[in-house]
Amino acid sequence: MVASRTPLMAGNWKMNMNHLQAIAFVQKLAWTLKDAEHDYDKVEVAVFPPFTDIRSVQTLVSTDKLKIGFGAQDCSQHDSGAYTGETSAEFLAALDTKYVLVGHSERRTLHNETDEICQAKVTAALRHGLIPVLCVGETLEQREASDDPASIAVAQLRKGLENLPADAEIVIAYEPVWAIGTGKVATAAQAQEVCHAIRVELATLLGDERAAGIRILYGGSVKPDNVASIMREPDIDGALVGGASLNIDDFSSIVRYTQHVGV
Ligand SMILES: O=C(CO)COP(=O)(O)O
Repeated sequence: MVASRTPLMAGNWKMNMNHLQAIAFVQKLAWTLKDAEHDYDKVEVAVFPPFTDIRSVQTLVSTDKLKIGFGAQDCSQHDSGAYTGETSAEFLAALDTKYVLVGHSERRTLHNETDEICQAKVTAALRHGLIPVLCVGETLEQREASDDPASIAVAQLRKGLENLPADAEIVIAYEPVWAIGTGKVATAAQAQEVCHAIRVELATLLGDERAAGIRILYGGSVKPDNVASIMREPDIDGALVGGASLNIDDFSSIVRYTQHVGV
């Protein structure tokens, strides 16, 4: 049985757009995709705004019955307590948040988030019904020093998914650090090589059937002119888009990648 993995195009806004700008952006994105007669059942769309925008995005999506999903860029490994500045997955779930990024490289490097912390955050997200998007990927130094660049992402995956509940819904995002924000997108072959290694490891950890149903996204300088070639690869089920997701025309073109020839 060929698993059906609905492609997911996700926009990680990082620290951009306040709640008013978020409302205007999501409204315009929805209108743009409606005008293009986008079929959300064929390609799912989600935005990942800053925490301060989530309530406003939730209210807009709910009021206007938009099919655009939304997620958070991080969550605490704790549910509540003396953790200044952290955000509980429980509180995000109370805002109808569907996804949460875990272990984005900017959190791993800028906030010293270890694989163990990522695993605890995956657990916290699942505890409150969120779908964790576990981000993995190698640095340029690791790629150049290794004869198996995929091994770094696979090791992060294995540690991040320790003690995963049998029925957990997860998404994996392969984001080579050297491609994030650099304009140096991985080639489709490079992305497929690592995403296939991730698929194989998922099968080892969770069994073939579950692995076949888990979506693996690619992230790192995804743009309208390179998304189609990436999406042609068999083990890539979508994109986690940074900079280009802040531009309506670029992100809607990425979402509508199937309009490009040959996909
Ligand atoms: O970090 C990313 C998405 O999470 C990728 O960012 P860019 O698309 O700007 O390279």
